[in-house]
Amino acid sequence: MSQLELLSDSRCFGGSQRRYRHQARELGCSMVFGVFLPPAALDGEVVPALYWLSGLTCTDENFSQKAGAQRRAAELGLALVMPDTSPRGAAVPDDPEGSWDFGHGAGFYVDAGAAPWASHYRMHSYVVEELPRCVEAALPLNGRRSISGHSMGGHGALVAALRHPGRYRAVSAFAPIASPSRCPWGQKALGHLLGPEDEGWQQWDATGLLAAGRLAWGSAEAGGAPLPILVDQGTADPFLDTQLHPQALAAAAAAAGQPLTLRLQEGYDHSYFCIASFIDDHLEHHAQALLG
Ligand SMILES: N[C@@H](CCC(=O)N[C@@H](CS)C(=O)NCC(=O)O)C(=O)O
Repeated sequence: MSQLELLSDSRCFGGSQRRYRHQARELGCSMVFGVFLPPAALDGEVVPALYWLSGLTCTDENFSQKAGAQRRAAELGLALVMPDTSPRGAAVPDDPEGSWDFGHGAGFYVDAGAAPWASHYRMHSYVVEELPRCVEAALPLNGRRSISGHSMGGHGALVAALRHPGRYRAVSAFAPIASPSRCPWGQKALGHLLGPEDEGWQQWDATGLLAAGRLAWGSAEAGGAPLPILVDQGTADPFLDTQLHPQALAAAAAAAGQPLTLRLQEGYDHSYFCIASFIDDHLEHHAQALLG
């Protein structure tokens, strides 16, 4: 178990907004992540945690600084865990073209199988297994988890819930890359991380997983039914038609019997202004399952 090094701790809505650094075994580098602990966790209670996965170009700080999630999370008694978006450091290979849509800041939350990426780019196992193990051992968390995210992080959250039945009590996404195998961002990233397109890509594609009959199952303790998925998508998002494909996700969910609510938010774009506008609905969606 790696040690957590506390980098900062700021009082926020009666709770505590922190940054930690630790050595991530899955990624072979040191990683910084954010945690918000609600007041209840500072008063001796153990609380559930919502894991938030950010999008392309983000660090652990975009969500903590721009979404405004802490106020409602404090009231509900939810912790927020906010990892970075890729492995980092001079030893970690980056996009050979030096662009922002792959590599550092854009790890795509998969476990890479192809050289030279495979030894560091294991963000899926990091987010699903190593990070929860570390934070739940060190902080007042009760092991109840849910997952959400934005864009690349929305893809990561959906895939995590679909691939790990029983691990999460709720799942949601903002403007997810809902079918990476059919969009330029995803094709570039999966091509590097997994190799040429084949069956394997569909294991990392939320729409492909649903089409193969994989549902986002809840925990046996919580009744074991498929989790209702909440998706918000702005209609003025410049990436909607080329990169995101939420309708394909909704169609695959309907065909598979996976409950999914796709809310098209008129006039909203791809930014954190959209996330800030609807984050309270997502926090309540998660709290209902985590606290019930
Ligand atoms: N090149 C733009 C486009 C990438 C983009 O829109 N990233 C989204 C996620 S896919 C984001 O969250 N950007 C950071 C922010 O808005 O704080 C950027 O650098 O932000």
